[in-house]
Amino acid sequence: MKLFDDEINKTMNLLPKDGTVHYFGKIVSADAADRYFRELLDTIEWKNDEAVIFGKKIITKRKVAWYGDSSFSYTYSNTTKTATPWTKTLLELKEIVEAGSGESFNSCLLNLYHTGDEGMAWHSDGEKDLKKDGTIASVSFGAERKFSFKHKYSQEKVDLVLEHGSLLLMKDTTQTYWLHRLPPTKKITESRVNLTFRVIEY
Ligand SMILES: O=C(O)CCC(=O)C(=O)O
Ligand SMILES: [Fe+2]
Repeated sequence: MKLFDDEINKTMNLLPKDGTVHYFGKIVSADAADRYFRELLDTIEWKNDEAVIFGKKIITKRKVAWYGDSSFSYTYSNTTKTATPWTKTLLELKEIVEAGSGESFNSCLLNLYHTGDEGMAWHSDGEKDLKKDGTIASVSFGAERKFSFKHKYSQEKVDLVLEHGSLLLMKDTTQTYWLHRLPPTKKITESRVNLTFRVIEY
């Protein structure tokens, strides 16, 4: 799409090296963002996440859901999950994100953070089922939260704020060289939903 091609050129790379991150800011109107946020809270099959950390099974406070093209399974945090077929709302968002990024996605991981107490620790999304150096498109609704990148070797840091109804793209070698996290914060009491559209190879 021409409009978005111009847009991506105007959006500079936030990383100084070894990867590409574009932050588009708000990509839908405030009304649409409010509607999507409500629809996602109401219609997604939210479940507490199970992860295996140092061989121990833990249950996170944060809720997750995993949607995709067909009911393929995907390994994430050492547990295997099965994707639920797309909902109407998710398909609408997938179309918007595909137009914005010029890429297509076959799955989406959703996270629900009830308050600022919930976050996500430093990690990169390089699990074996993910397409290597595939773009990840991250859409946020609800509370604005800080999001940080840290280079795996030089420790350089880049911070930004993910706004209600915004789009962030993580491209090419970003997952190989950079970690990212959603830091917990006492300052935020409102909930936030994040969607990461991904390409799974199966
Ligand atoms: O909530 C976010 O903004 C990030 C989520 C994330 O990094 C992930 O799901 O891998
Ligand atoms: Fe991630």
